[in-house]
Amino acid sequence: MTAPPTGTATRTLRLGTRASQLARTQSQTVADAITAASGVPVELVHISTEGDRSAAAIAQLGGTGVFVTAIRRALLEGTVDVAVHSYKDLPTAPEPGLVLAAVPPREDPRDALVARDRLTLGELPAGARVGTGAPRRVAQLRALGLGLEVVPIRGNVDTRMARVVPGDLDAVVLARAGLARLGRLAAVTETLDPLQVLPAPAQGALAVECRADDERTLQLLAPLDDAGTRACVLAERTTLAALEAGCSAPVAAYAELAEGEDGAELYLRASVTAIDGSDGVRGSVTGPVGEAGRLGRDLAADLLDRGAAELVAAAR
Ligand SMILES: NCc1[nH]cc(CCC(=O)O)c1CC(=O)O
Repeated sequence: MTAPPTGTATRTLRLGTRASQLARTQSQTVADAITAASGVPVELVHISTEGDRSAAAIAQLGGTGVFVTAIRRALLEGTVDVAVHSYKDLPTAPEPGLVLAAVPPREDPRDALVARDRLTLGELPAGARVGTGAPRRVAQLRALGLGLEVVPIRGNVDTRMARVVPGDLDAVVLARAGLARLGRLAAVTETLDPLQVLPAPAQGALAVECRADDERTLQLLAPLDDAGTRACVLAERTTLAALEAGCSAPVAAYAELAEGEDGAELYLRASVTAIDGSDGVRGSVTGPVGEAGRLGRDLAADLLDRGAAELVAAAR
């Protein structure tokens, strides 16, 4: 018997992550899962991105991808072997040379309200100041017709929650998944019903990337993949791509798995909302889980027939 080359089997994997607390927490979860499944140690490498360095609104920075470019460069250059992204922050176009090696089971993808005095959305008085940065949330909150004053905010999760104080904001809206990962769910005063605020495509999911030709890392990451999450996210992201909208467009898409007559089914909803909340289109489609991509394209085509392109263009 020949011994394997020294150290290959257990050589430490380098995982590139943004330095924010949320990114580090997400990355550590994936690192722990890799080690638990294979025994291979994983080292976190902090990488600073344009999205972290600038205080400008995401749309001003060029939207899609501001958190991602530097991390992908490190991966392609070989500085790191694995990258963990919040899936919803990824551009819809694939990156040449990289593959999505795993999509772990996702957190609850809904948005959450963190409000003063434990108030829910419906209890906030007209004129209440609600902070959020995402155009999708701005548009959907205005479309509720509750007379809320939507205030643009940015910054990490703690910075945003700290704005809920007398004299500043009455509430903020955040991804529930981020709060769950940071252990901050106690601050949530309402998890928003998708009928009122439909989540962003891929919200709550992680994307684990590596180089397309890195067989060893591909094998180490394969056990982390959750087929159901991957299908849901594929349907949501295909809708977004077919609408030719980026991650900072007022587009929502949310897929759920359900048990149908002939096996597992996917129930996909999507919406495009005018930024001022005065207009919008919504739709849904149900079909086999194995046809997630086709379902996303069909739903996008339906929304486009009903004016989605004009709404996406007006929000640019
Ligand atoms: N764009 C920022 C961002 N990217 C991912 C998350 C939360 C975690 C997730 O959705 O997976 C957040 C914060 C937020 O939307 O409140």
